[in-house]
Amino acid sequence: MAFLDKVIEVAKKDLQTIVLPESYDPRTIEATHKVLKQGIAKIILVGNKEEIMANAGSFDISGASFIDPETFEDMNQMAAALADLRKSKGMTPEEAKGILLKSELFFGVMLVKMGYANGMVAGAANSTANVLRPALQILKTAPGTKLVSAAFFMEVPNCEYGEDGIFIFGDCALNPNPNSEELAHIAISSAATFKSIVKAEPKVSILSFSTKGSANHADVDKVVEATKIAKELAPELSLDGELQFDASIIPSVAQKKAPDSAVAGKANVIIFPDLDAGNIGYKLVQRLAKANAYGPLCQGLAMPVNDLSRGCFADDIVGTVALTALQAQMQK
Ligand SMILES: CC(C)(COP(=O)(O)OP(=O)(O)OC[C@H]1O[C@@H](n2cnc3c(N)ncnc32)[C@H](O)[C@@H]1OP(=O)(O)O)[C@@H](O)C(=O)NCCC(=O)NCCS
Ligand SMILES: CC(=O)OP(=O)(O)O
Repeated sequence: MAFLDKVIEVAKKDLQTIVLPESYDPRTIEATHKVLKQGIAKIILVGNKEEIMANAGSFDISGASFIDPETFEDMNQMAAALADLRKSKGMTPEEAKGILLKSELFFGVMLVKMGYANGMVAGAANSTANVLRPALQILKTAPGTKLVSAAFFMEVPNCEYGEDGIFIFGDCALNPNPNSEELAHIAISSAATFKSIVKAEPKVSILSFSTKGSANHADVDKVVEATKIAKELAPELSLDGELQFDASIIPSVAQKKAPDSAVAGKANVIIFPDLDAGNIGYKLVQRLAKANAYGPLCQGLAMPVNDLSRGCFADDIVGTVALTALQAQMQK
């Protein structure tokens, strides 16, 4: 069974409510139609019901719920709650109400925070920074987590590497220039995300342009140190670095470059040394290898909010909604 079919099967067993704030985006409407038709999740669309329905064309979204910030009966309560959450930054209830009326993203995250929805997916129309900022500010990190990071599930067609072509790539969306400690946390969170969704053993490779001392540079030192920290923090994990990408996934190259590594040649969790590498790397695989890229999924947030690429297709939104529903099920 394909990766997403398995995710959808689990999502259907305990329906979660996912808010999609970008109801003016045609791919979001198409995705809503598909999610409802397949029974993957309940959907809340943010905005005026008549306007949204009028723009839906042939897509049947009548099974969705609609919440319009302009007429939302609990707006004052929501504004007070947001102001309270941001009182250390000096936000007043009036300012909070203004933000909630202006930003569908802040409104959507508050619907999650207040329990109207179990998770949110956005980013088809808004930049990652704009989607993640309200989530970081309002929901904050999950207990026991220091750093939120963002990873993609990559489903590569006709690929014998990774977990039969399934990989997790992190961080591809959030932390621009992680230090060694942050990189170690990204690796550990990505392994946990992989295990919780794929139900297979994560084999984590922290990438570099060097394999086991083949090059000397401060950037390599950062990855070596990150590997050391991650091994100390999570000794039970199958994790190694610094490894080049070919040595990470291809057994014959691993045999030549890192014969003593238990991970080289078998990695299914791929950790990039910085966001340049991660964001460029996932888009290369998505566009040139025609891989499905689901996410970026946030790891370490207190409640599930996930981003999309503005270049996404409706089916990517469907996949990310299903994955968000699984995260919500697991957080119950
Ligand atoms: C996500 C991002 C906007 C956060 O930026 P920022 O400048 O730290 O934003 P803010 O200062 O408003 O931070 C918001 C809050 O989140 C917290 N935060 C920021 N990054 C965090 C992280 N990785 N983990 C946990 N908390 C984080 C901050 O501490 C802050 O908390 P506070 O407001 O309660 O004090 C920024 O890291 C970013 O732009 N990343 C790149 C996104 C991108 O363009 N990706 C490429 C395309 S996918
Ligand atoms: C994740 C990502 O790269 O998002 P966007 O393409 O919208 O910048």
